[in-house]
Amino acid sequence: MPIFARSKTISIVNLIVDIGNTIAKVALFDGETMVNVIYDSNQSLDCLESICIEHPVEQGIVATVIDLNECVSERLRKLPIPLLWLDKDTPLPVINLYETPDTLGYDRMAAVVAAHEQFPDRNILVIDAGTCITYEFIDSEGQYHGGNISLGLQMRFKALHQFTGRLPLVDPQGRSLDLGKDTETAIRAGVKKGIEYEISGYITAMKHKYPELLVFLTGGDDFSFDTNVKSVIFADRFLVLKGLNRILNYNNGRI
Ligand SMILES: Nc1ncnc2c1ncn2[C@@H]1O[C@H](COP(=O)(O)OP(=O)(O)O)[C@@H](O)[C@H]1O
Ligand SMILES: CC(C)(COP(=O)(O)O)[C@@H](O)C(=O)NCCC(=O)O
Ligand SMILES: [K+]
Repeated sequence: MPIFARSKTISIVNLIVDIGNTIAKVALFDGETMVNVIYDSNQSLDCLESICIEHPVEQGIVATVIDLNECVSERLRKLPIPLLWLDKDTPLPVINLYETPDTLGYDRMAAVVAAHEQFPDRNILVIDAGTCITYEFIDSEGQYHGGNISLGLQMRFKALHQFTGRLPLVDPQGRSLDLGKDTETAIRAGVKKGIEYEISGYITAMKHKYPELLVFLTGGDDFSFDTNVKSVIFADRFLVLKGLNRILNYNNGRI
């Protein structure tokens, strides 16, 4: 049973549902302010009913990057509030230049919407480190150009184990070196340093092209960086949720 953080009496308006490949995030927003977030299974989403009983939710938005099973679909359908299903036809507060809007993962769009709302006149790189690591670029005119999709942290450990004969499945936590000294540290360094250098490489290359570039880092996985990269990063774990909330408010009255 999910635990709700007790807070001051609030006039909850928005339910935000972000269904990723690993986990679902369900948040409550009072206007622009996130007042609660719950991590739930993307196969059951059993927190939904209690949320709408415990809080005066008036409307919601759903973004999913997976096909929903019948249980989750039914739970969403049964909610006593109007739901905006984010897809290629949803009006957005930015310009979508992605050439295949029908295959775009709208978690990626939500992340850049939130970053652009905070810094509307800047060129921004958004890095979302979750199941996959995605790199999104939105320019100072509010045009989302797209970006790149790479393997996430867990995916890299699983791939090294699954697609080789003898490599073990290594845990991200544990002895971490720059250069491995045994099988476990070799794999852990290969994955974690590989991600760090990949991210640093993107930032260096993009900043060369856009000297005033801003960088956001979001997603469920945390990374340690060397200082010269860390200094230019805004870390915001809830960027996608904030972007979904912005898109929902942008569509007020149209749901
Ligand atoms: N409660 C959690 N359950 C599952 N994974 C988690 C959790 N908290 C952090 N993580 C880490 O976050 C990653 C998922 O990040 P997130 O961006 O939330 O997922 P998604 O890709 O499903 O949107 C996982 O790879 C895992 O390493
Ligand atoms: C790239 C993603 C898998 C990232 O999903 P996540 O890591 O958040 O689970 C998702 O955005 C997706 O399924 N995208 C579809 C392909 C595209 O965006 O072009
Ligand atoms: K995500």
